Amino acid sequence: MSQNKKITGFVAAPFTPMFEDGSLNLDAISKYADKLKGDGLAGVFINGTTGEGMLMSLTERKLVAEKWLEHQEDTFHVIVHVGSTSSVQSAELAAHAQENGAYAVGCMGPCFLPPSNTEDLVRFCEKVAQACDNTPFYYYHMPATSNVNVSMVEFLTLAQKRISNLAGIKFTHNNLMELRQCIQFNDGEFDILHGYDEILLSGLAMGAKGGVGSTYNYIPSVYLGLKEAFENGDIKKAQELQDISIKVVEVLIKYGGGVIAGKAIMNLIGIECGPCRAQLPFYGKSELEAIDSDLKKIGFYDL
Ligand SMILES: CC(=O)N[C@H](C=O)[C@@H](O)[C@H](O)[C@H](O)CO
Ligand SMILES: CC(=O)C(=O)O
Repeated sequence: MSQNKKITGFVAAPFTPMFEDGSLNLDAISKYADKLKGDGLAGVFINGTTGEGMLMSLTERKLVAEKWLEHQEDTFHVIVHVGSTSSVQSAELAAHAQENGAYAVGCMGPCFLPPSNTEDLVRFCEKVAQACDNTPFYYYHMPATSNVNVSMVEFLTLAQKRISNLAGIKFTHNNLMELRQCIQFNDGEFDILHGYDEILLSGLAMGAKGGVGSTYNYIPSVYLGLKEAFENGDIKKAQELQDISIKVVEVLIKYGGGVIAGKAIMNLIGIECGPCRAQLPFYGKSELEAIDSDLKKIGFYDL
């Protein structure tokens, strides 16, 4: 058994900048990358849920990946999410990510005709992971969005024998017993990244060392402070910082969730991200003003 390389710290799941007409604004990525590096983040998980990866064409996903990969550094990893409904498409994206030097590939289970058992899910992932066999592969577990509801302990048990580049799981679920089981699996062989930002403290208590999330895009200092307080044994301070994150997530929930409201927040803080893809609501001036006002009430701009 070998230990996989592990990510410590926080990886943001970036929004994909778009113009008003819905086309990609690739040039906005450079400033965005500089901001996240300056924030002390460990990297980015691109083209995921937050990045609207599954709402883009394969060509667009490759262009976004190439742009972010121009900004990759030893201390700033780019993980390319390649999940889709087709193992063929995902394999094509995985091969492209590897060719372009991605630190790792992430892949959600297929949300259309989702696999209902571990074997079927592993078969899907195997096809994708084989296309990037020299690159670490993370399974992206988010049953609330993917509708792929398979035990992650069973997944690791089967996948460890079949996916030689399996590095770990991005674990976006509130089953903390299962999170702990995955962290402890084979004496900690795999890198298990925490998902839901609003319960990060419980993930750290269960042994997670790193996390991937959407709110790291705009309140990174809250989480860096939370982790530091946790590591210093100052649980009260860590809880207070978690409460701030919860207040921000309450605003997200009120305005349509982490992708839609989050993209609006990026625009409010001066990182040009534009609107979401066509089927998601378009936020105009009045909605932005309402979000801005709610954020001011919770002291967001002083964080
Ligand atoms: C759907 C989604 O984007 N999930 C993210 C991570 O996996 C989280 O970062 C959430 O956006 C965040 O915890 C707010 O609920
Ligand atoms: C948060 C996350 O990891 C995603 O948007 O895919």
